[in-house]
Amino acid sequence: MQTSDRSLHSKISAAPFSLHNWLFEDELLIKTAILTLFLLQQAPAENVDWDKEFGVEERVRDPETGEFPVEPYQQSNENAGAKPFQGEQLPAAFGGREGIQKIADRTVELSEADPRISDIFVSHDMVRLKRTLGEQFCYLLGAGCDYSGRDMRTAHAGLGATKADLNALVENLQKAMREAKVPFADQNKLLSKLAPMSKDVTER
Ligand code: HEM
Repeated sequence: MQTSDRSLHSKISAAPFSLHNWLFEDELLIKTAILTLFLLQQAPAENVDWDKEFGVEERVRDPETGEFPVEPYQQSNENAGAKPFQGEQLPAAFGGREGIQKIADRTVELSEADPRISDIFVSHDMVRLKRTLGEQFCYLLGAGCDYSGRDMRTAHAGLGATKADLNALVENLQKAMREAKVPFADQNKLLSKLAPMSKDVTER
């Protein structure tokens, strides 16, 4: 007797451990395997050193100074951006070298915490900035330091600081000087040295 395709199919399907079941399970297995492979491919790779992967150089702080290295440059007091004041009065009004360094440190700390400009300071070397800003103020006030940092244009290139950012920084410096009880007239003497640097430290 001739069996139709349809009845053969139903017989195969009905039988326990039938060819139909076997084929169906096998298909499911293949689909699961493909899905697993797909998911594995999509999973984020763990323990990948992306800096190494893309050839980013690791920055290491100098064990003595705690500063990150910078590109080589010509050191000179000219880099401070202005000529220093002469005489003993001004350094004394700022509390000598120690007082000047404290004002520079405080200015950097206030600026780092200032929501108006903190974004510009993130990821820059605040250890170096405190030292070089202290040297610059000390040099300009005639307190007998040399300035070892970069010139203003080079140091601020690419930061994108605006006139408003500069005003915020100056406000922070004024606060630091007020806290240190520097007389108002003497505060303005330091500011008068910094004001002409505006074009070099801002870009907009
Ligand atoms: C007349 C005003 C300013 C003076 C005198 C001044 C002074 C300095 C000095 C001495 C340095 C260190 C240079 C070096 O590392 O060799 C420096 C770096 C820097 N300044 Fe200023 N600055 C002024 C304005 C500003 C403003 C307005 C901003 C942003 C709001 C700013 C943000 C920075 C930052 C982020 C660095 C570190 C750059 C780096 O690590 O490459 N500065 N500045």
